[in-house]
Amino acid sequence: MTAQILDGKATAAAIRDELRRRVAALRERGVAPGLGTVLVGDDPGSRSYVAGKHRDCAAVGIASIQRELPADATQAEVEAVVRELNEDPACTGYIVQLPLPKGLDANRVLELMDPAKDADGLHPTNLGRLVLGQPAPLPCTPRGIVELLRRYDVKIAGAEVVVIGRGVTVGRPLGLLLTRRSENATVTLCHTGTKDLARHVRQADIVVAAAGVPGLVTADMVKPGAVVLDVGITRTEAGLVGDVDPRVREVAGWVAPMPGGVGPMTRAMLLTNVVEAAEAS
Ligand SMILES: Nc1nc(=O)c2c([nH]1)NC[C@@H]1CN(c3ccc(C(=O)N[C@@H](CCC(=O)O)C(=O)O)cc3)C=[N+]21
Repeated sequence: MTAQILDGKATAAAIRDELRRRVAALRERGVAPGLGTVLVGDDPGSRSYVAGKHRDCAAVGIASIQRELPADATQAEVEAVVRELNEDPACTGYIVQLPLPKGLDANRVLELMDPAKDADGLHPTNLGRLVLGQPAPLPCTPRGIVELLRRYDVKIAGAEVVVIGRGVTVGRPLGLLLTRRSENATVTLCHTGTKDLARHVRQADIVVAAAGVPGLVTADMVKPGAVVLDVGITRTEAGLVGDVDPRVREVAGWVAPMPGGVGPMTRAMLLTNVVEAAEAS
């Protein structure tokens, strides 16, 4: 038996169709959602992600506002762009593409954003609201993971979930999201200091690999029938490589592949955050 696929690409396309209708309804009310992006430097990966976000916006009728700064931009220059987007009424939500080039303080930049325009859910106020269980835009990748599981009717309540990685964009907020009363999962957050990763993964009904270590999760570690989501992306000469070894498909019940799994869902949730913020305005 080989695992069934959690098709993030198809699911994201369905979500974009729903959003297209909601954006049309907003326009009827005279509300025009606009997504801003701030790209600093010329990392090819970051550039292609940002280009993808603008393509998605065009597909659902959200206006795009692109700001680009050179890799040697100063902290003050980046902050000036953030202040400008905070004030711009055409920009209803925006993101600062991470990571920022060395020497720039991303936390200070995030803190300067208007939390109401934080399309990524990464502003400290919004992460604080997530901790407190208050309404806030949710971080896109964790939200995309929960949405993908829901749309495939994968049972989250009561599940033993192992999250590998404690980063601020994925692992850390995903643990918070999945342990909310509405999700009711039991979460083990593993990281580079975890003594015996395999022992934890073997117990898991759902495994989320977000460590950025190619092939970290191998077939022998996975409980037969478990749900495995690959969130890792490493660029190699051979192309993009995920955190999940391909042979995991021979034991897992469901797999979210990379590419075509969580990545497209992340982008769909960014659009969703922008549309929801505009609907609330
Ligand atoms: N402020 C900020 N917000 C982010 O959401 C953010 C960020 N910074 N920095 C970088 C990471 C990475 N990320 C991805 C989004 C989509 C795909 C995606 O769509 N991947 C496709 C193809 C992979 C590819 O071609 O690169 C797939 O998995 O099928 C991947 C990665 C968002 N990030």
